[in-house]
Amino acid sequence: MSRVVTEAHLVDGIAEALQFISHYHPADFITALSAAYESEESESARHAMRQILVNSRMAAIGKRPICQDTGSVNVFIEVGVQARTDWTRSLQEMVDEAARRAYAFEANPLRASIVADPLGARRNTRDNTPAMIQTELVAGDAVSVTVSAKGGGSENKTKFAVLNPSDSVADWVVETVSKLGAGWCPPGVIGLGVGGSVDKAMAMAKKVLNEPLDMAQLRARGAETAEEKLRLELYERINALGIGAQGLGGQTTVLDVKVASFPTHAASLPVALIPNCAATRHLHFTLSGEAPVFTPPDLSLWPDLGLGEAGGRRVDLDTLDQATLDGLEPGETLLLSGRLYTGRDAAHRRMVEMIDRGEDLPVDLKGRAIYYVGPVDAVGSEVIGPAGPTTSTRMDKFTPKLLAASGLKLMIGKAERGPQAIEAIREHGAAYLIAVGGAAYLVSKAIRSARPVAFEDLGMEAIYEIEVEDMPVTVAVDTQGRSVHLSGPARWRRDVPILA
Ligand SMILES: O=C(O)C[C@H](O)C(=O)O
Repeated sequence: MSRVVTEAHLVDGIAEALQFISHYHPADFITALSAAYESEESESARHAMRQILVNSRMAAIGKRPICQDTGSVNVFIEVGVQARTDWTRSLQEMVDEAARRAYAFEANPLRASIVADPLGARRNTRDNTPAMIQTELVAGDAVSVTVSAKGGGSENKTKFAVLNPSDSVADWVVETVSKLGAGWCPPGVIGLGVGGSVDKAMAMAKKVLNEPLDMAQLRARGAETAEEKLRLELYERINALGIGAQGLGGQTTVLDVKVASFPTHAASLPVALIPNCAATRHLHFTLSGEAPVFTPPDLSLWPDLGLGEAGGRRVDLDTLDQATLDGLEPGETLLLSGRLYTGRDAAHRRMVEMIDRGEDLPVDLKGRAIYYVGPVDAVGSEVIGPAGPTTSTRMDKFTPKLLAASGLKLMIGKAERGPQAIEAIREHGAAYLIAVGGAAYLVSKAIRSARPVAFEDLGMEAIYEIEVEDMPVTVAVDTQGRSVHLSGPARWRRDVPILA
């Protein structure tokens, strides 16, 4: 007779797994990323991958989050129909208890990113609940659990289509990825759910992202199924797009493409596409009567790349003038020192509402820089927790008004800017810089002081005044409106290889 799977096994296991994945990348991800780093020829992409690898190693040693976006909690539970459980609460209640406990863990608090009332006030629930759960009843007497922390930037780039049965899935995916931009923080993984119904396709795409990365082995042995053939074709074709790490142009955009399929209606070909970012985090365990045990990876897994020092021209944010701004070259690496402000989605919305009402902004942005970030809370002697950039594209619609009304001169974030924002940057002689998405712990080490100065009710979205020293960034849009996210990928795009 099988042994009892208790509530404590489930709740403790999920809570521990959430803590574990906040600071340990999956080993297969590091192996694949290290190989991509070794073979990358684009200098900017190599530099970005180096920072991601150094950050990952630092996070593993410091047991602090890889990325400031510690994700929404996604849990996939398969309950064996013969499993013996003593559960009395709903799965949602048990998983939420685990999430609450993991995200409030004193030694490594994680960022609460979930907002309630998505159509209304969007109030942060402050404990990162509720979790997203997929459940299945399967044969057997065990309970299988996969825990994943999914970043918002990559989730935002999800796409779905119902193709005609005669259409090419590969063509649709390549076309779609070519237009995704870099907000999903490549290099990462693309998950595809093909067939089923519309909801089934999306659920498959989400779940398949948790499968081990085995593209190197698949390329070596060759495809045996239609799904594997599609994976190989997409791996080659997506990487030939030249998007590269952080969209800077390079040879590796995806480390793997995972495909799940299911029978579908004769009239339909549903396809769901979900990217996973450079902060891919998930862990699987099985419960059959004992608490799960998680073994930390050995540090020899990571290439020893030192501290990933960036080098670059030093820029003093406290004496920023137009001549310095006009001298910035797209692609140039800078080390920023001085005072700047943080502000992301909710703070931008409020600031623009204040401008519309003719009110003064709560901070004086004239001649200053704003960093699009929502940091993790500090712990121990830290000044701030991991604090990497968020996707700037979401701030585009606020940018023209903010630049015009405040005299703001520099914006720091990640990924490309759209035409509207680039035009405003050019018009106001401003510039846009990027930090490496997914290198949050590393970036936080350049922050010397931090204090909230406005909108504290917004939690991690409050405005902070921070002081940085040698914060590494790259010029992404200069005062003339030239963008590295256009020039980089154009340079590294290759002809699509012909596959056998
Ligand atoms: O919320 C964040 O900090 C980042 C977000 O995941 C993003 O990539 O835009």
